[in-house]
Amino acid sequence: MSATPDPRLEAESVTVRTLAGFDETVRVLGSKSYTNRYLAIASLSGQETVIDNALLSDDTVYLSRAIEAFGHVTCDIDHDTARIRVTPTGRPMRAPGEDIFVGGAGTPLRFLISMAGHAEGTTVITGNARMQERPMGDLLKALPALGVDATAVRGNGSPPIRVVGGSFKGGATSISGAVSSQFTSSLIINALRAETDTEITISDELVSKPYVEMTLAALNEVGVRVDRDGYRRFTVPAGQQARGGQVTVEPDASGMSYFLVAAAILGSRVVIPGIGAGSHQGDVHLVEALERMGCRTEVGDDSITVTGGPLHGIDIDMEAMPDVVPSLAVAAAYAEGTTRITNIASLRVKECDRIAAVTTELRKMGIEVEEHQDAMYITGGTPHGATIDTYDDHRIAMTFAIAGLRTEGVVIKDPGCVAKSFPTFWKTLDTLHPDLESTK
Ligand SMILES: O=C(O)C1=C[C@@H](OP(=O)(O)O)[C@@H](O)[C@H](O)C1
Ligand SMILES: C=C(OP(=O)(O)O)C(=O)O
Repeated sequence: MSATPDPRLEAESVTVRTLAGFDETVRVLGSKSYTNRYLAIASLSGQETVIDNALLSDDTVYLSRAIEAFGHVTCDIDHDTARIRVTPTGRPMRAPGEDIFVGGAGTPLRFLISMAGHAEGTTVITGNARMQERPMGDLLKALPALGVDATAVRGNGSPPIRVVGGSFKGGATSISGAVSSQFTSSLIINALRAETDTEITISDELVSKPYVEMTLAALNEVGVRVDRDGYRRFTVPAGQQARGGQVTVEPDASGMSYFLVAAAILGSRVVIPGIGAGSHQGDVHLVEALERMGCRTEVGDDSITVTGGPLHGIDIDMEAMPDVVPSLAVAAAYAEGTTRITNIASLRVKECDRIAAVTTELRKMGIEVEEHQDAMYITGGTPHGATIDTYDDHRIAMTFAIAGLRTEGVVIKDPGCVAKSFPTFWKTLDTLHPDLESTK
C-alpha cells in the first residue's frame, strides 16, 4: 500500500461504488489495541523497544507524542516500514508544561491518566469535544488508593483530567469494570513501575474482557507476570523488569471485520493473512457469528477465510466484542429475518453513541431497527442508498462503506474519520474493485 496521501481523507464525502463480487486476500493494518499496549509498556520499561507492524494512525500517533512529552523516551515513527522505535533518553519522567491532547483516542487517554501518576509534577490530559464527554470516573476513583490524585478539571468525571504525579506507589485498590475495560488495563500496565505490589479488585462485572486478556498477553510477551483470580482480581508483583527488544503487532481484528462482512453480504470470498486461532483479540469471534448467519469460514493458525452465502438473522450477545457490533449490524441488514444484538450498553459511550448512530443510519437505508438501551434488533431487507452521517466515528464510516459495495448510492460523509484506526481503509477497499488494479 503506497504511503502517498489519500485525498479521500480530506474529502467532504465519498460515494462508494458497488461490486458484483470478489475473491481476494486482504491485508489489514496492525492492531490498534496491541500498538497502544506495546507503546505504553515500552514507555514504562526503560528499555529500547522496536514495535514492528505497528498501527500508524491518529490514535497511536497521539499516544506516541504524548509519551514523548514526558521527556523520558523518544518514539521514532517510520511510516515506510510501519515501525515505532521507543528509545529511553536517560531523563526522568516529568509532567509536560503543556496539556496533552489526544483527539478522540480513548484507550490512549485512559492509559495516560495512570501513566501521568509516574511523572513528576502535574499533567493535564484532554481530547476533542466527544472525548470531553467520555467517562473516566471509575479510573479516577480507583487511583487514590495507589497514591495518585487524578481529578476531572470540570468535576464531571470526563476530560480534561488533572493528575498530580510522581506518586504511583502501588497497593490495593478496587475498580468498577462495568463501563470500560480500559480502566483495568490502564492500572495493570502502569503497575509495572509501582514501588510495591499492585492488587486490583474488580468490584462488579468486567465488560470487554478480551481486551484485558490482550493486556496480559502483551505483558507476558515481554516477561511480566500478572497473577489473577479469574476476572475478580489482578495482582502485579513489584520489581519486575519488562524486556525491551523487538515485538510484532498482529493484524487488527476490528479492521478485518469490514472485509469479512463485505464477503458475507456479497457472497464472496476473503482471506485475511497474519491472524488466526491463537489471537487474543475478541473481535476475531465475529467469524463465528458470520458462520452462524450462513457463511463458510476457516480459522487457521495464520489466516482467516470467510465465504459469503445466503444470510439469516441470529441472536447474539456482543458484550465481549463491542467494536464489531456496527459491522455485524450491516450484515444483519442483508440477512433474512431478525438479528438481535444484546448486552451492548458500552456502545453508547464510544466515539459516538453507536447504538443510536447505527439505528438512525440503517433506518435511512430503509431497514427496520428496534433500538433498546443496551440492544438492537435488526430485521433484514433490501437496503436502499442513502447519505450516511458518520458522527466523527471511524467505525460508522467503514461499516456503512461496506453496505455501499452491495447497495447503489451509499455516500459516506467525512470519510477522513477512518484515520483514527485505519488510514488506508479507502485504498484497501479499492483493491476489491478489479478495474482499479492498475492504480493499486
Ligand atoms: O483496551 C482496548 O484497546 C480497547 C477496549 C475496548 O473498550 P472498552 O473496554 O471501553 O469497551 C474497545 O472498545 C476499544 O476500541 C479498545
Ligand atoms: C472505542 C474505540 O476506541 P477508543 O475507546 O480507544 O477511543 C474504537 O476504536 O472503536
